[in-house]
Amino acid sequence: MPRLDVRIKTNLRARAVYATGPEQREEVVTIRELSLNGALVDQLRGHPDQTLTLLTELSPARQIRLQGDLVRRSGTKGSAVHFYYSDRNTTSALWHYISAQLQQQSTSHCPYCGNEGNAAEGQCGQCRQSLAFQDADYLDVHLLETLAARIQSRIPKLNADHCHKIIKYIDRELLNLQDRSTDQEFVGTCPTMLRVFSMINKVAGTDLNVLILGESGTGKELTARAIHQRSPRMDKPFVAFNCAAIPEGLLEAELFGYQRGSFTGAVDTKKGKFELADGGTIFLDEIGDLSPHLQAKLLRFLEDRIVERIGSKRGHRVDVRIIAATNCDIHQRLENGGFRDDLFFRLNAFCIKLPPLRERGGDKVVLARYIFRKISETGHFTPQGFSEEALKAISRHDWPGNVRELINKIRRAMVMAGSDLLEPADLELEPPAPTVAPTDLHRQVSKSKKEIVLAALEENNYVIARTARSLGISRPSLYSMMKKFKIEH
Ligand SMILES: Nc1ncnc2c1ncn2[C@@H]1O[C@H](COP(=O)(O)OP(=O)(O)OP(=O)(O)O)[C@@H](O)[C@H]1O
Repeated sequence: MPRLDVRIKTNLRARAVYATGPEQREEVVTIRELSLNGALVDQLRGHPDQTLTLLTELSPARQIRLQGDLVRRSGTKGSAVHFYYSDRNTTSALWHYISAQLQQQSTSHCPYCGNEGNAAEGQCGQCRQSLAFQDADYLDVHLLETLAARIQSRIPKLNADHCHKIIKYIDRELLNLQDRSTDQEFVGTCPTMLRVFSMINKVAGTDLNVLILGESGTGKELTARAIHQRSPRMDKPFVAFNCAAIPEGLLEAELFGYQRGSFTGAVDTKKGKFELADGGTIFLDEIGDLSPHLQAKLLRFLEDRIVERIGSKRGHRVDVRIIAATNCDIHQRLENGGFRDDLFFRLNAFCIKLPPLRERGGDKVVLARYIFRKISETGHFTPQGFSEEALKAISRHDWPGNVRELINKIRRAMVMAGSDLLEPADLELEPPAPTVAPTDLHRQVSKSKKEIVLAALEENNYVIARTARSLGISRPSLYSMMKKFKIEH
């Protein structure tokens, strides 16, 4: 690992663009000394005649902009300036360029003791100073090692406004930190979830409609909230609406609102969900279940953004971002005409696909531990953790109800278990399947989701709420599974 206190004498010249106030200045500078402690401490003097323009070698986006980061040091010879580069690309590009230049300059003499040495060897043969400053990961490692100290040193200079901005930045940029309004964290460490986090971060700042696909309980609503909370609409309402949870006849009134007296029972004028979400985001869950009539109405709304309450002759313009989600096979619905192409294209401006929990590898255990900790915080429970066997069972299980099923199983186990560690039986997880004869294996393999749902329904006397709870899924999800598997209620 390169030492952090390395200093190198140099005569590199660079053109620096910086600003001390609203005005931006450009200056040709001579870098007299490079201090490899993360910041470049440069002795600056103009030598326009010998300009070695670093900047022209870099793309415009990477040009060194030191706005606001420039600190002038008084009392030193000439004008000495600390350069702090907060932008990683700029720093790395600059770093590699300078490293290459220095290597060329110092292949015969050590910059510390002046003796013959070779910088490319990584260490001076005489004074043993580390010269491996060109390590590709130097800056990243150094930044990580010194981040806490850098923040610490700046804390006394922060005021409430700075703190507010920093917290806002952290909330927006780092998904796995605490979610302010719901006190929920979005947990995920597997590559697919990291990709999802990155997509959320990218799309949040835009105003694109988003379509979220994923099985029930995979975190579609959590994703929609995460997008909203990182978007410029974050301080405006987030309205979640499940299109499958409300009888068809009431859906239109719920979404678009109604005028007093427009139908029997409309004793008061009521705003619909779109109006309630004005300025913010509306999350339309189970969008695949919308009737053709409502699909047409939603499409019209997407085109002109005008909401017309039932019974009203006047429309209101509404500014709302739409995030839709479904757990059905929307492409199949498109093929068989169950969902309109034109509406799909409107909603699908940006698509995020959430992987089922069974495909998230080590995240099953990471999530289990997180959920355990969260539930532990809500009261006093006997179990203090999971047994090794329980963790293995969690990893092995397929989790058809995804994260919701995991939450329900852990919550139930924590209430019921009497010992210190949760065992597979407490979680109602089957022990590993014994080595089975081929016929048994065949039976195991063909044990489909449909059979699991049927068994749960029978066990719970076809009481939907109870069956959904036992499967760890929502009622609408159970209904849509029953529809999909053609199971009569
Ligand atoms: N990655 C995650 N980290 C932490 N909690 C999660 C995660 N994914 C889901 N959850 C939690 O699991 C539960 C179900 O998530 P959510 O309601 O977002 O799923 P969904 O896909 O919208 O389900 P449905 O389709 O059944 O409505 C919620 O309590 C949510 O907070």
